[in-house]
Amino acid sequence: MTVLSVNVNKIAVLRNSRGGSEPDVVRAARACLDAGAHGITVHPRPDARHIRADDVYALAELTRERGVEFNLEGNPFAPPRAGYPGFFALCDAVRPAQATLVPDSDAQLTSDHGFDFVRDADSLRPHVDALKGIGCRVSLFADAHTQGGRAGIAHAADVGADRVELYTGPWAEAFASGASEAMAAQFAEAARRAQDAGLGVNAGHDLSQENLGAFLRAVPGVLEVSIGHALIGEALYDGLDATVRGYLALLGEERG
Ligand SMILES: CC(=O)[C@@H](O)[C@H](O)COP(=O)(O)O
Ligand SMILES: NCC(=O)COP(=O)(O)O
Repeated sequence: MTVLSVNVNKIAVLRNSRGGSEPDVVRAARACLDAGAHGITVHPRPDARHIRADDVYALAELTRERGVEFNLEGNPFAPPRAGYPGFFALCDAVRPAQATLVPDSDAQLTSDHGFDFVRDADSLRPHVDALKGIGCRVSLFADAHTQGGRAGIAHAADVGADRVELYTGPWAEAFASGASEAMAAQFAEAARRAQDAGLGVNAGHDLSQENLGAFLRAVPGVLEVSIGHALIGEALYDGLDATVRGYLALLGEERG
């Protein structure tokens, strides 16, 4: 079964645009869980452009109360700064079920590539070990759309990761252009290589109700999808409850 982890970054974008506390990130996350979402994801960025450390603590409490997965995403190499204690410190404080490491910088509008597991192995390993040492499952953001990404993906296992998260931005673009067949084969190959190396496979970035079904048909065995940008956008029209239920239906899970 593929589980749905809803990324609520975009609720915080809206809140921060005016200061104050509305819309309420925890209330939105609760609504997603009430609709049947299996977990909550956030990607607190060092520049605090959306999710802040206090959101992480509050969402950790909610997910603990509800007994669902909390997935915390971030760059383990980004140094702490005012308002951002660092990725490991956040994980140590809240002990998320899953820590997803993403190699991005402040200058990036959003995450747009995975690790190079061969080049980054020695620097990644101590971070993976430390996160596993505090009980987190560790997933590493990975490219499937490049030859190098597919060729190197099995090395995520050598680094000690439990899973990889396939960066699906290129899939979404290919799907929108109406020419996704070759891309589907590339993602299926990347997933197969990862699974053969003993890694679980997650997927995320720009997945939507439009492109998710085709992705899951093309790529067997995806354990988790984390979805935020499109889902929160769709919820503006249909509401969070109906939108989350729409995703669950695509995952083959009908809820009343
Ligand atoms: C790793 C990943 O693909 C998501 O976390 C994505 O980066 C969302 O982050 P933003 O909401 O900051 O774009
Ligand atoms: N890991 C991907 C994620 O959490 C959400 O990405 P997006 O749906 O906001 O692009």
